[in-house]
Amino acid sequence: MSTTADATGPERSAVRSLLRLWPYVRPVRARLFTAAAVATVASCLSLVIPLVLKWMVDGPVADRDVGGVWLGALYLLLLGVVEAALFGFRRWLVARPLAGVEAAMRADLFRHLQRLPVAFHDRWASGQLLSRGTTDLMLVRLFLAFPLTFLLVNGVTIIVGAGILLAQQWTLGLVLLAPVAPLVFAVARFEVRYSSQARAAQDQVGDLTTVVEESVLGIRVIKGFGRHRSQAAAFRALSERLRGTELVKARLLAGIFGVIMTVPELAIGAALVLGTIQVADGTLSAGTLVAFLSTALALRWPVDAMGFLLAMSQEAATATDRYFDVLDAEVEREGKHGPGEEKAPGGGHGDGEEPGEEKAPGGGEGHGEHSASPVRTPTPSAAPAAPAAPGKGTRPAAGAGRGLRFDGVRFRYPDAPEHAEPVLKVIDLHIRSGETMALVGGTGSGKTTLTALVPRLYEVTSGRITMDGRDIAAMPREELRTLVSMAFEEPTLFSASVGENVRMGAEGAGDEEVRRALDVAQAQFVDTLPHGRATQVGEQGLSLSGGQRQRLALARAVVGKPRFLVLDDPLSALDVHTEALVEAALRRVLQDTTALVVAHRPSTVLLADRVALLSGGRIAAVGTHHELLRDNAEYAWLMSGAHAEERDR
Ligand SMILES: Nc1ncnc2c1ncn2[C@@H]1O[C@H](COP(=O)(O)OP(=O)(O)OP(=O)(O)O)[C@@H](O)[C@H]1O
Repeated sequence: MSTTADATGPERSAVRSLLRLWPYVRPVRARLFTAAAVATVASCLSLVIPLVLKWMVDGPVADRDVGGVWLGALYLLLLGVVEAALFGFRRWLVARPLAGVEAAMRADLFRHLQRLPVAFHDRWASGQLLSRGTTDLMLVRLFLAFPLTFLLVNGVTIIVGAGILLAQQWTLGLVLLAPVAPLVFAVARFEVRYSSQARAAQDQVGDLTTVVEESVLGIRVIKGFGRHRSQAAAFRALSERLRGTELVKARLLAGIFGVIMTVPELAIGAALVLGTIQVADGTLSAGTLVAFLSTALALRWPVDAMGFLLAMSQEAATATDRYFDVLDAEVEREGKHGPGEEKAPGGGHGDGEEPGEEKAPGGGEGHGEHSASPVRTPTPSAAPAAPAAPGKGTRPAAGAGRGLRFDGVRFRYPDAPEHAEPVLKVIDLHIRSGETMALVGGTGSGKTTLTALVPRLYEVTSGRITMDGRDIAAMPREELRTLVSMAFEEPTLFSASVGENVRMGAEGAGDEEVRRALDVAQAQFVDTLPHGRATQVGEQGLSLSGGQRQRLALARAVVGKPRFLVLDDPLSALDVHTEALVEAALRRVLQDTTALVVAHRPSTVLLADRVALLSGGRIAAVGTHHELLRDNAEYAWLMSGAHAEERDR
């Protein structure tokens, strides 16, 4: 999974990247500006000290005036105390608001991640996202707290200091300022090289985080297969790579520090020699030379610090780029189809059917409600159907025109190669209102993909899906997802109590609803847990068995009594007996629910009203289990033990 965007091209500008932080900084700008002003005053105060020294040397020291020397010392002490107090005040000003900026950015990132489409999460490694929300945001906060202020403060201090130096003795001043040009050149070169290394290091931290996360989540597999050595080797290789990058960064930093510290030092040496000659010649007072050199030394820290301030700024710029890589990704859009989604030639199927429009029962759809043969291979314009199934099939005919419909649905994964066949070529299927339809197909035939289209986890490439006549692409997602509930084969539980996990399926569900949902899912085991429904289930529900987790996930799906229920083989870990109980309870409680259930086992299929066979990206046949078993060779093979054995193998 490649998630390491290269943001180090020649057009990349650290300043432009950092300017993107402005919306977050804006609310605290007053404090930041005040802090910068306070720090500038404090820093410039240090430049007054050499002037006091000059006054002392040329005045009280030369006149042997002890009282004057004490007075000078008192001035120096006062200046030092005020400088320290001002720097302390600056820190107090920025600490709290910057923690707020970091928290706001983190909250935005999390909110955005929740709204990004599943296709985005398919592409991005979780460690890369995690490192953006932690390390990168910390780097941004450090930049706002330190380099942002001190690049300004030190810049002003250096300019004021240079002015003082030139005013005191302009020839010596020019000697000191001579290194500016080579320093600027060296710093510019450093910036370019350091920024690419900083980006590489931060991306590598993301890769490392991914490995750690996968190793923790997959600890059972790693231990079970004795893969801890290879996993450790993979980790070592990545951390070696990161170490290498950090060493390159350290070398670059050492280089720039060397230049920044040595060149001004040489200039100060030259100025000292020249100044001493001038004092000896009598063209310069000793006090002026002392003041000149003290000013030059006072400017050393602001100049020396430029190296790491620029390095920190580069790291913050790459952290900002990485943050906005995610924030710029387009979130799920409401309304009709996103960009790049091809529409069906001729406007797709079911044209002319407006949202909300109901079809007459069995009317005009060619569903074959009265067809002699229930097992039919559908044409793109005619959804297959079968005679009313036993059990729930005796429901009122009104359900036949409503329910869940797939009309000419075609789907290709957004990140699939151009030439790849779409996973779903033409899906035409009508699940009548209140009906349970089992979806059967070979491994990799696209069953999970088909179910994911119903709650719009992915957008159809073309064609349309309607619920009770309403095109789901035109429905607000929030509304759609209150109508549809899902349960997956791989049940995900969150670090919360059993009750809270179930309640995630329906906001505001009461105890009674939770109890009923647990009953439907045959999750009576909850009563035997140490704290019943209040029992905390660990991360991913690791403390429960697979079947127990599946049942809680199912309870979560049914707690809100959804109009539409999509179950992606959610009972695979249950024994046949429990599965039958669950299905029977589902039928009883969810009388009005229209359900699409991915099934692999005859036991699951038998409990559905009808079965749809997915093959070659199309619905190849629809009918009852027995009808398909009799009339469709592929279905018979799929349901046979031979297929199960092959699958297991
Ligand atoms: N996120 C994805 N991006 C690209 N291709 C995918 C993605 N998820 C699945 N596929 C591909 O889509 C095809 C259908 O996968 P899907 O999971 O829908 O099959 P399935 O019928 O549910 O299989 P199974 O019965 O084994 O669960 C497979 O070829 C798979 O490789």
